[in-house]
Amino acid sequence: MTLADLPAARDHAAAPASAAPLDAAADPADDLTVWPHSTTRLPHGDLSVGGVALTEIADRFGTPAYLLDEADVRDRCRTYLHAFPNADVLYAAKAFLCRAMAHWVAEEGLGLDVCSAGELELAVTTGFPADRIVLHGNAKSPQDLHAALRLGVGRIVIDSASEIARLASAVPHGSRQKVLVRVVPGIAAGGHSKIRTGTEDQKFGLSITDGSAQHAIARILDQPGLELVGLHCHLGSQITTDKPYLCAVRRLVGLMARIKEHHGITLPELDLGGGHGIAYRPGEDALDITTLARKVRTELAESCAAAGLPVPRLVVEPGRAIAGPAGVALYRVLSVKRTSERTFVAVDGGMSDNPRPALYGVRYLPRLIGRRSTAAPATVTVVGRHCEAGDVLATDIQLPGDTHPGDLLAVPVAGAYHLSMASGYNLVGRPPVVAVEGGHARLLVRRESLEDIRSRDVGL
Ligand SMILES: Cc1ncc(COP(=O)(O)O)c(C=O)c1O
Ligand SMILES: N[C@@H](CCCC[NH3+])C(=O)O
Repeated sequence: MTLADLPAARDHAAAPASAAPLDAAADPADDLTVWPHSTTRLPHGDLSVGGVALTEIADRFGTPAYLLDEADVRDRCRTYLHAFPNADVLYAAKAFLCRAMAHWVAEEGLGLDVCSAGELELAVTTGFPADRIVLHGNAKSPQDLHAALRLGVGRIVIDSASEIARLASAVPHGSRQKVLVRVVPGIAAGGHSKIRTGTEDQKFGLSITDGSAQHAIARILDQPGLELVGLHCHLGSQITTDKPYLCAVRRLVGLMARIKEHHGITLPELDLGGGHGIAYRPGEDALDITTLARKVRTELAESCAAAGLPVPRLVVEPGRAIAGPAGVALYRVLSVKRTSERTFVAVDGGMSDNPRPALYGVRYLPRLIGRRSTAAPATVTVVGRHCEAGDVLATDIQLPGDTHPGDLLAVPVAGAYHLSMASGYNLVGRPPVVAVEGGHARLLVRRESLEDIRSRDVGL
């Protein structure tokens, strides 16, 4: 039975229960493997994350809302540090940043990858040590570069030829800024064509193949204000096999060997970027961090030995794999509409807080929270509230057939690239972020209010 079999109603507020109970074991949405580690089932179809019931969070903070399991974030930071000893692990702030996140990551001993003066400002004013911060960006603004130099970031990653002179002239006379060069290794990897950045035909980095990387390196070495300390590459995002990383190690070590040959210098750092893939639904592939780390270390040692180079310090920059699985999005159902083609369950958020399904066709698995339904599962499409037909959060998923306005839906794996990519579309206001930990919930980022929206407008 599907919702289309239920009595016709455009916004169906009644909850017609069907005879067949929802079989928890057969329902993929009832599988908690992609939820934060602390997630447990509560009576009446509720879930607890960080010791707090999701229904309680919805009641206290309203919907839509995002929650982050602090212990889960910290655990994932520790997993990285353990898997990559003697390496620098930088959390990629673009996945999600707020003051608390910066604080947790700093406390756990990670560094930070930022790509704007805004991310940098937020981190440093939270007390993040600037020397553990790396600035990225294919088109860094003068403001970005000046903020980085003023605050004393540890590394700036040069991404283009034109950046060399701009940066060199901004470095105060008599001082030196440590830099890396972002190279394009010519490797295709990543979960979607829009997030592959290791191939030749894209906007990031300097190609090894056409010689632009080597040319840039020679120019950097001529700048007294710049100290070249290593090479960087970022292959792309949502990569679920380790082979591309091993290939990148070989290519970058090959370039390091040529740099030594031509310039007589040995670069001490090799930054492999991030991109470590995670599962958004039970059963999906994810990159195993411990295996990746072991294989990368072995490959690095062997490639360096073959090239006659000392092993450089390894750097990795995971974003999604730290923040993603620790986050949950909560939505309230506002309407249910049935057509001959499909049933639309519309919620109070959408593409303004999660553009990922529209951008990359990502398949989320929302779950009904707060009541245990005895209705048979129905195939539905969960859509947002925006003025756009492509505003879809989950296509053809199973929800109880009696899902109705007022119900709560929870979406796991919502911690990365949701709020950091949130927009002001339709001026609905960005949702709040709530931390859960040890049975307590606390507000980290407040909901964008009507007053916030009104007060940005300063002229007629
Ligand atoms: C330079 C750089 N480092 C790290 C990351 C983090 O990627 P992910 O969140 O996929 O680990 C990105 C984004 O893809 C990036 O552009
Ligand atoms: N924003 C993308 C990934 C790109 C990450 C930044 N280079 C996502 O949501 O998956």
